[in-house]
Amino acid sequence: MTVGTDEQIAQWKKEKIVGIIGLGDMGQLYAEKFSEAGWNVVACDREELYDSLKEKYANAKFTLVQDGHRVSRVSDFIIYSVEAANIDKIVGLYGPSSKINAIVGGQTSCKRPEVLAFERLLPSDTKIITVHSLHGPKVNTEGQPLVIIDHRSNDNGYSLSLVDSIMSCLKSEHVYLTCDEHDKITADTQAVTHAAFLSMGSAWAKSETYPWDAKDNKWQGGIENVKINISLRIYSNKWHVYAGLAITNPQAHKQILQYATSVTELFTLFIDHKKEELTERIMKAKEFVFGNHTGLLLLDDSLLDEFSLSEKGRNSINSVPNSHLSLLAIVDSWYQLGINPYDHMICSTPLFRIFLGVSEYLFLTPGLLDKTIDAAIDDKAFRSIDLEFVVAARKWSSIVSFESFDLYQKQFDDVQKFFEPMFPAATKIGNDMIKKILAHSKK
Ligand SMILES: NC(=O)C1=CN([C@@H]2O[C@H](COP(=O)(O)OP(=O)(O)OC[C@H]3O[C@@H](n4cnc5c(N)ncnc54)[C@H](OP(=O)(O)O)[C@@H]3O)[C@@H](O)[C@H]2O)C=CC1
Ligand SMILES: O=C(O)C(=O)Cc1ccc(O)cc1
Repeated sequence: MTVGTDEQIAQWKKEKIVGIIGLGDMGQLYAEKFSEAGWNVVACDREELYDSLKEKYANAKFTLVQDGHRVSRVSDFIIYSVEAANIDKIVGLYGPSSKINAIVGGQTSCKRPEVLAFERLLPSDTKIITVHSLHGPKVNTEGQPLVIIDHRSNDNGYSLSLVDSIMSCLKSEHVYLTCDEHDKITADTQAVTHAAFLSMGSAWAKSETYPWDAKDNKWQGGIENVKINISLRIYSNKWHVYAGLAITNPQAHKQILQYATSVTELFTLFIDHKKEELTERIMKAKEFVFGNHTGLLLLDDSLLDEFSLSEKGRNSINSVPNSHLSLLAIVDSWYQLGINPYDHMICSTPLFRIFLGVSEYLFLTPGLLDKTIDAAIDDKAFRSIDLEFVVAARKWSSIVSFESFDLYQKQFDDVQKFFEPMFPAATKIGNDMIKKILAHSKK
C-alpha cells in the first residue's frame, strides 16, 4: 500500500475533493466513510431526486449537489457508483466535465467494460484508477478485500498514493490487480457463488417450499441454515448487482455454464443409480480441491444451528440426509475448470468464503460425504427439489449467456416476491450469522 505520510494526508485533506456519482448503497457507504475520516466529499444521485435527497442528507458531512457535472467539475478523484448496465451512458454524460487531471474510477463489479467506457469517453488528461470493495454495503469494511486497479496514471505513483490514502479509512485489505486479473477472479468466485444460491432460491420458490418450515425435516441444521440465509440475503438485494456482475463479465459465463453442467451430470448419475461412477467423480474432485487441506475448517456446522428462521430448524438431530447437489456441483465445477478456490482467498467476498466453508465442511467432515452419496443414490426425498435445482441452474446459465438483463430481472423478481415476507427476519438472522462466521474464520 502506498499511503502518503501523515503530513501529506493532512495536506491532501485540505486540498483535494473526492466525488461520488450515485448515492445508492455503496455510494452512500463511501460518501459517509470518507467524509467522517475528514475528506471533502461532493456527491450526487439522479438529478430528479435532488430535492428529496437534500432533506435526507441535510445533516450529512458530505456535500450533495444536483448532478454528475457538478461532482466532476470540482473533484480530484471521481468514483462512479452506478448500475453496471448504465456505466457507458452515465460516463458519456458526465465524463467530459471531469476536472483537468482528475483521477476517475468506479465501483462496478466487472472492470473491463467500465475501463473501456472510461478510455472511450473520458478526456485524455484524466487518470484511470478504479476500485472494487469485495463485500456488500452492510458488512464492516475492516479487513475485507478492496481491489485497486491502476489502469492509467503515469505519474510515478502519485495518483495511486492519493487513492490509497483516501481508501485507507475503510481499513480494508488493498489488493492490486489488472482489470483482467480482477474479472477472472471474480468470475471464479462471486459469479458462480451467486449462481448456486440463486438456483436454490428458484428451486424452493418453484416448488412452493419455505425450507425452514418444511414438514419433512429436510432443511434443518447449520449447513442448511447457511443455504437458506444466503439465498434469501441475495434475493432481498437489488437484482442489478448480480445481473451486472455475471452478464457483463464474459469469463463468468463459462463458470456458470460449467456449474449448470456439473449439476446436470451429477443429478443424472443420481437417478441412474451409478454410485460407483458418482463416488469416483466426487473423490477426484475432492482430491483436487481439498487434497492439500490442513488445519481447521473454515466453518463449523454446529456453530450455525441457531441461525434458523424457524424453531425446529435450530435442531439438526432429526434432519434427513441431504444429497447436497448444490455443494457437490461446486466442487466438481472447480475440478473440471482447474480452479483452486483457496488461491482466490486474498480476493474473495464473504459469500464466497462461506460457500467454500460449507463445501469444505461437507467434504472433510468424517462420514458426511459417504452419507451424502448414499442419500443421493438411494433416497428419493430430495429427487423433486434436486430436479427443480437442475432446471434453475440451467435457466440462470442461459439467461446469463444470452446477456438478457430483462429476463434476469423477471426471473429474480418472481423468486423475490415468493420470499419477500421473510426478508426482515432473514436479514437480521443473516447479518448475525455472517458476523459469527467471519469472526470464526478470522481465528
Ligand atoms: N451492493 C453491493 O453489494 C455491491 C455493489 N457493487 C457495485 O457498485 C455499483 C453500485 O451498487 P449499489 O450501490 O449496490 O447500487 P444502487 O442501485 O443502490 O446504487 C446506484 C445508484 O446510482 C444512481 N444513479 C443512476 N443513474 C444515475 C445518474 N445519472 N447520476 C447519478 N446517480 C445515478 C441510482 O439511482 P436509481 O436507483 O434511481 O437508478 C442508484 O441510487 C454497482 O455497479 C454494483 O454492481 C459493488 C460492490 C458491492
Ligand atoms: O459477497 C457477495 O458476493 C455479495 O453478494 C456482495 C457483493 C455484491 C457485488 C459485489 O461486486 C461485491 C460484493
